[in-house]
Amino acid sequence: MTTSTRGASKVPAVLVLEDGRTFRGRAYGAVGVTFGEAVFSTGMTGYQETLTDPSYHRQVVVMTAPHVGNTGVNDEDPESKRIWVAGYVVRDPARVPSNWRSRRSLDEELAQQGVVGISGVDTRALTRHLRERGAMRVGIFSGNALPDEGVMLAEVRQAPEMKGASLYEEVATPQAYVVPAIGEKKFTVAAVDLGIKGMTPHRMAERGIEVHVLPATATAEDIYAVGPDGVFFSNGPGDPEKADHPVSVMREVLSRKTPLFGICFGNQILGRALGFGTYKLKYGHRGINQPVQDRTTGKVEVTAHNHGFAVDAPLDRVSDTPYGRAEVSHVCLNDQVVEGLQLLDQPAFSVQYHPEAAAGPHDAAYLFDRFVSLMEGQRA
Ligand SMILES: NC(=O)CC[C@H](N)C(=O)O
Repeated sequence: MTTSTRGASKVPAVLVLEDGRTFRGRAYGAVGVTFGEAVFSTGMTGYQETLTDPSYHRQVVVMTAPHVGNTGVNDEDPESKRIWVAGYVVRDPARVPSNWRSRRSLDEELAQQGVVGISGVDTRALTRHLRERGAMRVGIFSGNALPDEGVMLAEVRQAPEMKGASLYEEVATPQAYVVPAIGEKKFTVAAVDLGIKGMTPHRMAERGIEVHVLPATATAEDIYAVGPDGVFFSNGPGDPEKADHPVSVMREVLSRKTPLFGICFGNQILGRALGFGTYKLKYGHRGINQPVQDRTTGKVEVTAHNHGFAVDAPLDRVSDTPYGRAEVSHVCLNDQVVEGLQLLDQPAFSVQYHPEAAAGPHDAAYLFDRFVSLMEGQRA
């Protein structure tokens, strides 16, 4: 069988894992060198949302979907103003992108934003390797004159690790801004930006919420200055153990019993605020078809995930915390990892996954309605 190589780069590239395994391919996107944590995403669709999710900062994302870039790049789907992944690994890039919204090819977009990628990699073998050995540091090197493997490996081993990395301030907005409510304004929410995805304030705005997005450095004073009915803590990159400032701000919010909602990094921050630990998963959850059970209703939902860390809270009992009783509200059915927390004595909850669903199924949209109910309850 012959395959067309139209559009495919001829520039050689090599991916070097920190344990010494290498994969050879061709340059995809920008030509150069990049380092990060190698992780895999199992989403078959939604590559633009993945690339622009700030939680992927410093991660080199391997797509398990074998054919990437089919629908090109449009101006509507990005979740932030730029691509955040540190590198991109695909098996077979689209030769002819085709979609009515497409403005340019993914290869062009990556190159234009200076994102180094590699194509022609056996992404199934690479994913199996990461699944067995765990997420690890990686480098992608492309160009016509590549260094020796030993030199590349030494550079990969000098790159910073994800464990212990404090990254949320690098991605968060430096300035506060407001996302207006769509239709009648019913509530005001202060949303602490730790790497927020654009769809999250949008999902709130659709429910009549005016969202004041605040920088990660916001204090409790800044939060209460907007007169919030509720407070939200966003998703974000890096190790939650290094997020001391948001943890202490959240504790102030909890002590004032303001309705509180957190997503992903926000769930880990709530875990820490309550006194639970967090830990690094072997290879994490990234994709858009992860089964999660809501333990309150027993219902199972199919959900979007992007997390490499998790909260260490007991599944079999209610815990006493400085803010009253807390329990694990959601659990991942693949591996029993904690996927949500809720307080029983005050209006606060969070989930480890992505109800904003960009990309992903909409099963978990009810969580935004739960947040609205908590704010309604507080007013009544
Ligand atoms: N999407 C997120 O908020 C990710 C949270 C955290 N950085 C993790 O990897 O677990």
